Amino acid sequence: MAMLEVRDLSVNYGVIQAVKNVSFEINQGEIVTLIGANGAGKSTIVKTISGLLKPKSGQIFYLGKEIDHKSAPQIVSAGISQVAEGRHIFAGMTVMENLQMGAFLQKNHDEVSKTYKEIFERFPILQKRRSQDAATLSGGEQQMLAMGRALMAKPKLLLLDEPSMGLSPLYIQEIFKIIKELNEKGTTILLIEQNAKQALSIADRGYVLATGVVQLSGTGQELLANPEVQKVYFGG
Ligand SMILES: Nc1ncnc2c1ncn2[C@@H]1O[C@H](COP(=O)(O)OP(=O)(O)OP(=O)(O)O)[C@@H](O)[C@H]1O
Repeated sequence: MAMLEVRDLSVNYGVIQAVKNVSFEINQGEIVTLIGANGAGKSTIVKTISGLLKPKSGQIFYLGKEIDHKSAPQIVSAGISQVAEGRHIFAGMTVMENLQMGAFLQKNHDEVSKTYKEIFERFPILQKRRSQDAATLSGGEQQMLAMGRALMAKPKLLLLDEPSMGLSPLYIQEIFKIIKELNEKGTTILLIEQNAKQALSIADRGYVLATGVVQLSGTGQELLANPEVQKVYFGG
C-alpha cells in the first residue's frame, strides 16, 4: 500500500480547471518530485493534499484512509505537514515563536522540547538566531525556518512547495542537501520544484505535469535521461 495515493484528482478555481484527473502515489521512505512549468498545477495539488483546497472530483488516500474531506489541522495531526511556496513565516515573530507555532497541535511538552533540539541540530543557524525577528533572516534562513516550523509537527510526510525558489546557488545546494538528509532520517517527501535537474537528481521517482495533467513519470534517473525532459527543462 502506498503512503499517499492521489487518484483521478481534479481541482477547479471557479471555472478554471487547474488539475485534471491527476493520479500519482508516494511510497513510505521515498522522495517524489512533481515538476512542471508555472501554472502546471503543482501548488494546487499540494494545497489539496494538505486540506486547504477541496477536490472537484477524485480522492486522496493517506495510509489507506481517505483524507480529501478532512480539515487542514486534521491532516497535520495525521502526519502531513506543508511548507508553502514563498515560505510564509510570521515576520513579526521571533524564530523561536515561529517554531512554537509549528507545534500547536503537540500536547506533550517533553516531546516538544526534544523536537526543538532536533530542529536546532538540523539547522544550527536557527538556534543562533532564535531570538531574532524572522523578518531579519535571509531568504535561505527563512526557508530553513519554514521547514523547521513544519518539522515541529513531527510529520511522516513533508510537502515542500518550491523550497529553492529565490535562493542563491549556495543556499539551493544546502536546501537540497537538507532535504536528502531529512529523507534519510525517515521523513517521506513530496518535492515540488521548478529546479527540475536538482529535484530529479535527489528524487526516487518523479511526475512531469503540464497544464494540470501528468505527462510523464518515472524514476528520477529515467526522467533526467528523458530527451523530452531534457529539451523542455534543461534547454536541450
Ligand atoms: N487562487 C486562484 N484563483 C484562480 N486561479 C488560480 C488560483 N491559483 C492558481 N490558479 C490557476 O491554476 C492553475 C495552476 O496553478 P498552480 O499555482 O497550481 O500552478 P503551479 O504549477 O504551482 O505554478 P507555479 O510554479 O507558478 O507556482 C494556473 O492556471 C493558475 O493561474
